[in-house]
Amino acid sequence: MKNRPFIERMGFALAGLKAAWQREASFRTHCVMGLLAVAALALLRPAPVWWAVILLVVALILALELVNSALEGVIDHLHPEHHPEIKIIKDMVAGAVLVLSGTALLVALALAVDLWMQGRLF
Ligand SMILES: Nc1ncnc2c1ncn2[C@@H]1O[C@H](COP(=O)(O)OP(=O)(O)OP(=O)(O)O)[C@@H](O)[C@H]1O
Repeated sequence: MKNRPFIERMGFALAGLKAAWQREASFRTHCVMGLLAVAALALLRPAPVWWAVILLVVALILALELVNSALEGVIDHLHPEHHPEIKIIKDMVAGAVLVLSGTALLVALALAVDLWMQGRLF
């Protein structure tokens, strides 16, 4: 049924996060890496814009990981057998996660260079 109350929809979303945490090792890994990124921000204390950029990248990775897991879940439920087309689709979604993870590394590198140029790193 559509248009349920906000609090009920919030409950569904939190249940989705809980299920992803329980079922998906890669989601747990990305959560831990996100916490490490926040710890690094607290330690390095860069300008507020860096907090915004890095928190945005962390949130995007977690959100994409959730979409990846949901898509894989639907595919595996509807079509448990191997199929070359499913391989391509799953590989493409994995590629999307890889693109964003690579971007996260470049953002971290840009932050390190910025802090280094200010003499606040090493
Ligand atoms: N039904 C299938 N048909 C063909 N190839 C598949 C199928 N399921 C998985 N694969 C191949 O195996 C790879 C890994 O798929 P899998 O479903 O195990 O996801 P995963 O990358 O382990 O994801 P996660 O770790 O997030 O669960 C896919 O990228 C694809 O290449």
